[in-house]
Amino acid sequence: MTQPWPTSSVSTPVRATVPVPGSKSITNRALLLAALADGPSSIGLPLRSRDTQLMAAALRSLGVRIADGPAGSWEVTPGPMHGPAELDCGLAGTVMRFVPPAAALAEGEIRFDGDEQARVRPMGTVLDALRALGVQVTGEALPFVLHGTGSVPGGEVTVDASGSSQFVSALLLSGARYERGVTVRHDGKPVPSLPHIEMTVQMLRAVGVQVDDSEPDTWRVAPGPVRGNDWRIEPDLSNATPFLAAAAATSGEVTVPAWPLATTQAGDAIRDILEQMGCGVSLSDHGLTVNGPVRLTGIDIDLHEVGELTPTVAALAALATGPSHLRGIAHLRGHETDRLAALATELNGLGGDVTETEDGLVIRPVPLHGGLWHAYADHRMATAGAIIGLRVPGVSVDDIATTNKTIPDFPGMWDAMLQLAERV
Ligand SMILES: O=C(O)C1=C[C@@H](OP(=O)(O)O)[C@@H](O)[C@H](O)C1
Ligand SMILES: C=C(OP(=O)(O)O)C(=O)O
Repeated sequence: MTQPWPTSSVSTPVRATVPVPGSKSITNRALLLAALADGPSSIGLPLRSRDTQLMAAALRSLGVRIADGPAGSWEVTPGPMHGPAELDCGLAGTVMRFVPPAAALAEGEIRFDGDEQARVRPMGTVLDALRALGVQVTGEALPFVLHGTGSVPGGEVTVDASGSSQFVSALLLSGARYERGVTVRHDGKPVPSLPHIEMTVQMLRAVGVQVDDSEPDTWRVAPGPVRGNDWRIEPDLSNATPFLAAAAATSGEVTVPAWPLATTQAGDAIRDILEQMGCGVSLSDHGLTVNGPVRLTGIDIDLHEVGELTPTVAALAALATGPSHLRGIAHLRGHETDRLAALATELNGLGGDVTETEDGLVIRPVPLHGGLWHAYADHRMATAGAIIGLRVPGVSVDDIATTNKTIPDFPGMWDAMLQLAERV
């Protein structure tokens, strides 16, 4: 465990331009699709952080060649995947859910494990679906073992994906390589994080895979080859949100360059959220600029589609001038940690007034005091602590290194952003 990281409080508005590294979700999909392709791929501007290094390492263990290319790119040369292999998923949902359906195409025994905390993340839906599609798997959650035969019959499967959109994405990403393709039907409460499934569908189409998503809650992937591709990874918009929040929280101005004008990333929703909270938001060819208001207002919002943004929005809500209600995010209990419990506990630990509801949080802003903010090995809990610290002196984050899950140097980026601000 690292030393607690003292957050920086500022007495002047934060003004900065903050370039943000590549998207975790796009990088890990690009790596997986490149591994399944019938020719080489190049991945430009990939995210290189724990989650994507784990994805690359898992695919390498299965026989895929991933080499460093020019300007930080990854050059991927696929080959027949094979076991035996032991794969570490860390705490990465995209690795533990996306790799097994691809590894099922390999021959041999493939063992999956991850961090202690990863063993409680919901996994059974993907493993049961694989069994229904003709794959032999032992286990219900990490650790589990897949016994690959070199091919997967595929076909139709019904899943309850109300716990995570990743269950659907996982099956779609590899489905074209199954003998009969795959048809995934969802039956249950609404699927969260739909933009992430749209991202999966768009990326599949970009490599020549036929996907029919015309019927609600049903996705059909036709069997066929996956083409190699030259990917160029967008900045991670969800990881951009703590930096934009710094402008929102301090009446400052922060620009994130290279913000895509059109995207499937859920993080794009931060534009509308910050506007609703009183910020000025402008998107141009230069990037996204957020101007923080004099008084940040509270927000009543359903975050079902963009649950990833909850820690940032909750931190801002705690610093706002009126109450907030964040709804539709019961599935966050299965994220890196139970994020609803973690946010309520940590904000209340600093003197806050936060109530957990069945599917969200009610946050009533009150003056907060300093103290130790626990990250629970959750990158977004750690960055939420940094946001609170901007306005509340004496907050330390117990494990800032956990941000490396998706941001290679968060402390360095935060420090650079605050260079011109006066610290308390
Ligand atoms: O497919 C993806 O890349 C992701 C899907 C979402 O998962 P859930 O549907 O479990 O929320 C999101 O929260 C996660 O950070 C990344
Ligand atoms: C839920 C998240 O991660 P994962 O990909 O591990 O599910 C997240 O990054 O907010």
